[in-house]
Amino acid sequence: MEEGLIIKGYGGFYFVRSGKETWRCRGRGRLRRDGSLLVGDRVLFTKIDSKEGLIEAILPRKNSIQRPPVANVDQMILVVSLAQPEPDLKLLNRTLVLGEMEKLEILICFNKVDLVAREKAESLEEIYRKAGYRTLLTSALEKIGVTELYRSLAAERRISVLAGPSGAGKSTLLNTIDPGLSLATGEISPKLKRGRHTTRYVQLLPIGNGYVADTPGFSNLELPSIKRTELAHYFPEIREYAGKCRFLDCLHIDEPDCEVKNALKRGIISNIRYQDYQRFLGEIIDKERMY
Ligand SMILES: Nc1nc2c(ncn2[C@@H]2O[C@H](COP(=O)(O)OP(=O)(O)OP(=O)(O)O)[C@@H](O)[C@H]2O)c(=O)[nH]1
Ligand SMILES: [Zn+2]
Repeated sequence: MEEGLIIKGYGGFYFVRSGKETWRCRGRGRLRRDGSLLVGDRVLFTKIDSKEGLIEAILPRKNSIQRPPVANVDQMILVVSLAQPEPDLKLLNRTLVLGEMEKLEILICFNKVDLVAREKAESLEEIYRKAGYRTLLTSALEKIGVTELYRSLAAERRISVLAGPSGAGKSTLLNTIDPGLSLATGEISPKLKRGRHTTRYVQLLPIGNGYVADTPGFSNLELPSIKRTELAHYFPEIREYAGKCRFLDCLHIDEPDCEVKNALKRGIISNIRYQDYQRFLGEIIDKERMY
């Protein structure tokens, strides 16, 4: 048996990559069942001939995410455009919470840096750097920051998911990194004010020695049900101070001797991030009341 990686699922077939070649496979037995195999799964398969094969077993999964459905994800790269469309920080902060919950490494890519003043780009980047995230300023058009992006995608066996709003430039960035991919990119439709995404199924694209899934853009996300005291864990900069508050169950709203509020007052925690922490906390509390 050979070891391989499922890079695409389509029409009941799974496309398994091993070395530099790909086999079109079916799952054996219960692996035939819909949903038992995911893109990103590492599998053992037998070759029937030079093109077809049969998947015999899945190797243990490190994790799996739902949107897009991919297993063994190492890294989430969030692409946000600095203009056209304007950055939606609420959506970014929300997506970051989800990435934190999945324990993914996160890289935030502020794209279209060619469209804005350097200071605007850098002040936004600063907010997220201070929060503890790796960030990158890029322009797919002027090829700024793309070498760094390539490096972070190309590491051996690394699986990355490229996420972010429609029109942020995800496909254009990937095409700039590897013109051979020729992914369809959408001009922003003036009527819908958003880009078009023509990819209909998830697939992993090889970049250097790693793989990346380009995913359709999204415009809203619901936070999964978590306890109100848990939310702070998913804001790295709040998590850092939360343990030092007077009360163990401090929600960092108006409790006395709250170290999070102190860090906010001293400007260590940014207002933009804290306001969204408050907003999400409100949503979680509203949800709890519904049950
Ligand atoms: N000025 C400028 N325009 C860019 C840049 N990157 C992408 N664009 C443009 O932004 C538009 C949307 O780019 P896409 O790559 O299709 O965006 P996407 O994130 O893949 O969007 P969806 O497929 O809808 O999720 C296209 O018209 C691109 O030419 C950039 O760095 N600078
Ligand atoms: Zn507190």
